Amino acid sequence: MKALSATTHYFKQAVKILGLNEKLERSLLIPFREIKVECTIPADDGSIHSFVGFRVQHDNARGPMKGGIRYHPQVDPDEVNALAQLMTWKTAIVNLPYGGAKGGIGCDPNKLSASELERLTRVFTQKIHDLIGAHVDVPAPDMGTNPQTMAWILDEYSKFHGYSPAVVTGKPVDLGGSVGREAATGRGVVYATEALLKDFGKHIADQTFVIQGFGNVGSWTARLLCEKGGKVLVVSDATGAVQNPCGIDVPGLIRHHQNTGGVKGFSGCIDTDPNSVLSEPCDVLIPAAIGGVLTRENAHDVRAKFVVEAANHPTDPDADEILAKRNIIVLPDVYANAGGVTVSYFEWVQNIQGFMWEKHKVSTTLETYMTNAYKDLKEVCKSKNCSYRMGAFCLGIDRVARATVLRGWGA
Ligand SMILES: NC(=O)C1=CN([C@@H]2O[C@H](COP(=O)(O)OP(=O)(O)OC[C@H]3O[C@@H](n4cnc5c(N)ncnc54)[C@H](OP(=O)(O)O)[C@@H]3O)[C@@H](O)[C@H]2O)C=CC1
Ligand SMILES: O=C(O)CCC(=O)C(=O)O
Repeated sequence: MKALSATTHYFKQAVKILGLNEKLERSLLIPFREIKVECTIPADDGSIHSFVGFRVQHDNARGPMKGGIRYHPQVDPDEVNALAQLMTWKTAIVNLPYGGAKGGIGCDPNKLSASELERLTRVFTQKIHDLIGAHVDVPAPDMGTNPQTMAWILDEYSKFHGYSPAVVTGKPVDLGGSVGREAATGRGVVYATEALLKDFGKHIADQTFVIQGFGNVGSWTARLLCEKGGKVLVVSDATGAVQNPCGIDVPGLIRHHQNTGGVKGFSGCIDTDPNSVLSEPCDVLIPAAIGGVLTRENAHDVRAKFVVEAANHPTDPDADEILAKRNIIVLPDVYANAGGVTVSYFEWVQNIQGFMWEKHKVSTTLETYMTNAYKDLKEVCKSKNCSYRMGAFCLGIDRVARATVLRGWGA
């Protein structure tokens, strides 16, 4: 199922549980604004290359729209729309004063040089600068982008509007980025996993983990799980997978990844088949890469007790149903990976106040937001007698619906 159909499927199920009327449902679903722009740049060899950039601003009832920018060959309007909608529910679930947005450029960042990526980012920013802003829409990193990308957006935006650090989050700390933002999504995944396991009388230290993806989110999740005594058995990226039944030396794997650009060939592990990662036996399976990886074809093969969605939209609705029937607990993306946008919010607050926080304050405040959201989520699951995914959608949609009705539609 395409990403937007899947997201809308979950949305409609939750709307039914909440009993929202059809007009409100329609208003919540239709994006506020969809932007599609041509981004043509000269490559390093002088040849001309054209890319398409997108920004979908889904909803701003609760505040400025917020969400990452993705550079990946699969970026298309369907996916960006789905991810923007997920951001709206996600920011509401963790109770941030934000709406939702997402952007991206259909390109392979691994095939572009640093100077080509800079030109592409600057051209994209030139095309959308009038439609973003600290109180309008605030981009951040996602797959294939990083603090350097945000620095280029900030610099280009500032040429038109004056120096405005709060226009993007996930910036380098030297430019007003928050300490702890790079680790934040992984750290949030770990707090979410801890809260979930506690409910089942378990602890990270007595669990085994398999992680798909070893970029920002996957590597930080692995590192922090390892620090808490969790045993990471298998890790994969786009080029390979590695395994150690006694537990991977994650800091060593991070060094190997930095040196070689991939996980495979790490001396502390054996190389394994990346296509079988999702069916490796473990307690907790953590997809932390691309979307739509758990489908009706492979959900029967999952051999984990819990799936914690660090990636956005890793689970197709068919797979979700199969996992539920098999009593595999799924902690959904809109809650599990909300640590990134939560620390983005802290960064934005710091930029607006002109007062920077220390690392300890960032981590402890993030933990408070994640555990409070878990409590709210559990309450909804209990009162509506539904899964974590439906509970999360109901929690987020209900908060956005209430803000929408309070603001009204005007004339
Ligand atoms: N960054 C953030 O703050 C947030 C990210 N997310 C979500 O987390 C996920 C990962 O994002 P992030 O870590 O930032 O992205 P990165 O670009 O830093 O890393 C992506 C990782 O996924 C791997 N990958 C790509 N394709 C595949 C594949 N087919 N099979 C296995 N691994 C693959 C990449 O491998 P390789 O390096 O070999 O290409 C890389 O290890 C995305 O779904 C994103 O939307 C969610 C919330 C916030
Ligand atoms: O940090 C942010 O603003 C957005 C992060 C993001 O894109 C996401 O949570 O999927």
